[in-house]
Amino acid sequence: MTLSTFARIRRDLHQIPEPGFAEFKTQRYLLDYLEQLPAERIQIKTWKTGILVKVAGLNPKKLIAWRADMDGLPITEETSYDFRSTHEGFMHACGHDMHMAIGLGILTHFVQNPIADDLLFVFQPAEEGPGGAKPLMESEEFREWRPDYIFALHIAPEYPVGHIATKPGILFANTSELMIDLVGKGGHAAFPHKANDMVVAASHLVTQLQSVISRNIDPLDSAVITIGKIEGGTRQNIIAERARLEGTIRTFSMDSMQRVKRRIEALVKGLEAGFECEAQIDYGCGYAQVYNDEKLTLAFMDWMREKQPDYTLVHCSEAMTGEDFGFLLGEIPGFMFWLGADTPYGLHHSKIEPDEEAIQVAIDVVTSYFSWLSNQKMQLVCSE
Ligand SMILES: CC(=O)N[C@@H](CCC[C@H](N)C(=O)O)C(=O)O
Repeated sequence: MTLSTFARIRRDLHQIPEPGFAEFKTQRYLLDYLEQLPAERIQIKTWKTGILVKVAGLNPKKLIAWRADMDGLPITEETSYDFRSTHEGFMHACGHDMHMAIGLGILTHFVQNPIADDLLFVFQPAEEGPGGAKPLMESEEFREWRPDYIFALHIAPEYPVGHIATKPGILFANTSELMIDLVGKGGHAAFPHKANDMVVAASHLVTQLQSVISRNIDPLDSAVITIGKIEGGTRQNIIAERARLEGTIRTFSMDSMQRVKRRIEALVKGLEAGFECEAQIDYGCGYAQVYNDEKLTLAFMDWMREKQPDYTLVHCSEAMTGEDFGFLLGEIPGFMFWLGADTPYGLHHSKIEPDEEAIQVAIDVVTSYFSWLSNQKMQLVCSE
């Protein structure tokens, strides 16, 4: 089977995953592609390591945007691919290589087959952190081309190819990173009474943190605290003077987010007293919930059922994933959906191998949807 242009592009991008705001090779790759398209229909602007591309419509009344994220994750790849990451310790394990290839596919379609409205394609850096969407929205580059509507997708390992899942209202959670540094007193492993051991303190804290959700959040609400990384100590026979926990908090309301943070702060204060140490909390970056415009999403879901019988529309539940696309949806009507990519390993797993057939599904659905949307009276399909 021959590889489609956009699957090939995805494979090229897969080999060069880069951290947020350091997507230099990725940006260059995308620009090289864009610069070989007919220049008369497109305008290109760069913003940091991101790119904005406007595709001219034939009789524009509105500006409809599509957003794709660009960054990779600090994961050592363990796929069976022969096009594995060439960047040691980095991997596109969240599908952003797929997202960018799909973005280019949709864009290319509309360069060749313009519709009435102008389209904006946003290749956005740093979704995994520290978050590119918010500073992008504040940038002059974006403000000059501020779209009327904005849309995006995320690959979903658990759905078969050809499935599209979404819902009106909240789709993804509010997030906050969570970093806790502990400083005690180091010493010889044989004399624990002369030291304050931060490996023991950190271990207690990890366990205590897990009680916050179960004991302080209404069981009918949902929240998550995950500690994804612990660092501490220097050697097996030295008591650790320092330890650091790194994690994330997820909630469906800002009230719960505040409550979780207050409880974490109380537990950390208790830890300081109990383990005679100093602790510092840093909440890093936080993202707004992804809230899909209700009317637009319902209209899309009806359109999918009626006009895309070859694909399966799933009305899904909300998830505890986070996305800085939430900031864009906070100000601009639109929605996000899950794109089935059928792989046994989940997002952020070193063995994830999304099915590349999903790329063409997304290009087909989004190009048809944008063509349809461009012909609608927007007040009919968009919430106030
Ligand atoms: C879709 C996805 O996986 N997004 C990330 C967003 C991360 C936000 C931030 N770095 C945090 O960990 O809170 C996710 O982990 O859900």
